[in-house]
Amino acid sequence: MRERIAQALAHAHIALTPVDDRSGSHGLAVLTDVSGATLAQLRQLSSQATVLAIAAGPAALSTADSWALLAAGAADVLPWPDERIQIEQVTARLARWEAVRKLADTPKVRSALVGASVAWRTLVRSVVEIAAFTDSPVLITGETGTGKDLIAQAIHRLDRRGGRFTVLDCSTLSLDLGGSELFGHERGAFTGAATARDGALAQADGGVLFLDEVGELPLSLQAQLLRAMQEHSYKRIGSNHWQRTEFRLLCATNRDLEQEVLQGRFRADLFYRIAAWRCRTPPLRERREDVLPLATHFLSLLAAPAGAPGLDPGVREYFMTREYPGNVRDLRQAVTRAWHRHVGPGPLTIGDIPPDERPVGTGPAAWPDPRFEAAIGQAVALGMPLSRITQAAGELAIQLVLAQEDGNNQRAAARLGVTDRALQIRRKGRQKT
Ligand SMILES: Nc1ncnc2c1ncn2[C@@H]1O[C@H](COP(=O)(O)OP(=O)(O)OP(=O)(O)O)[C@@H](O)[C@H]1O
Repeated sequence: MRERIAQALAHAHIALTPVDDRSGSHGLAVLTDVSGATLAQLRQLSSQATVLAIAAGPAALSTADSWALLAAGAADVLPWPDERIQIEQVTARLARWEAVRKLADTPKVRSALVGASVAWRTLVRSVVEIAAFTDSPVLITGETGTGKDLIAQAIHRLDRRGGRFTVLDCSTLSLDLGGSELFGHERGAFTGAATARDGALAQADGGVLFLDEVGELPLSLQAQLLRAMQEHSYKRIGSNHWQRTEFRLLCATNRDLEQEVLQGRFRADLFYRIAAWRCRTPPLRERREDVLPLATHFLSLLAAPAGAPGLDPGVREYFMTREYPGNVRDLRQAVTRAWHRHVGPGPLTIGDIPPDERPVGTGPAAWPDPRFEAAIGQAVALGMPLSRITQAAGELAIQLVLAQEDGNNQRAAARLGVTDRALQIRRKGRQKT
């Protein structure tokens, strides 16, 4: 069955990627069962490539199995029960994924949205797809300093209509003048309205309107904004004339808007309107792997046009283990402070960390962190032997570094402090088991 499918795909110049080959940007996995082992393999492959799972076999794939394949990381699942191969189904999906991958790899995306973690890269791919292939509103949620603003700017850069980017920070809107900021006003509409003025809705016409901190939008303005979105027209304050406007709406908030809706502080109808697509920027603590690439990125901005200094091992460990309640903004500020204290050639050293930010005491570094201890505790409680625990921890480290290094064995080996050959042997051994 697998060979027949491979032949049919080869006819359309599509190479079938074995489930255990993690080198390509796309994977086509042909599955004949949905066992635990298959799902584990799929999980590995999809951390590196976009995987289309083709479920071949005489028995129809159950919906539950399809969900399980998606949960294991497959980007899509095509059941292929009766050997009638619809190549177009495969080619259409691959073409879209390739287009998304290319866009996500363009300098305008890569250099602005820095991050190597799987969570961040998955987010960037989905943002690129929503931005470039739809015109729908997007709600960006996430803690403060996680990059919501940057994501909004990236969506604007990828937006098909290419109009201007109009930003309105809803936390600065007063009850009295907020309406004028959004809709504009006529001369003499209220005390102090000496001249007529356009609002954000007029400025955004033909482009993108970004409402930052949308959770702060006063209820009275929420109703008016909803009407403007539904009818694509609005009235300036003090005017009887409707004006048309067409824009793409992006909103960001660090509030839980669904909770706000339940508590009656945000209109449900507006919420569903602005949240046609949703994306969440993960906090930095959920993607520690991004800390050093981000720190290096900020250093290169600070040091430009001269090259950025490196980070010596002590500083790397300091940045990796530090807490970041303000997320990436916090990291950026910490890097900036260390950079300002740094003098002369050579890498940043721990002496560059301001005294009041240094870890208290000289004890061992704060690794392993408590979550690691909890995971090991769970493995021990499940009765796993030491060999299995050690192997799993090593496998995970290899998997993470390979994903960050785009599958490059040499770079991954250097980062893990092993030889190229040793890593290759270990990967081969894993593929056989
Ligand atoms: N992935 C990233 N790559 C490069 N810089 C980033 C990234 N994420 C965040 N930053 C930087 O961190 C800072 C905070 O980002 P941003 O303003 O986009 O966060 P935010 O989620 O909108 O914050 P807030 O909710 O407080 O408005 C900015 O200086 C931004 O350039």
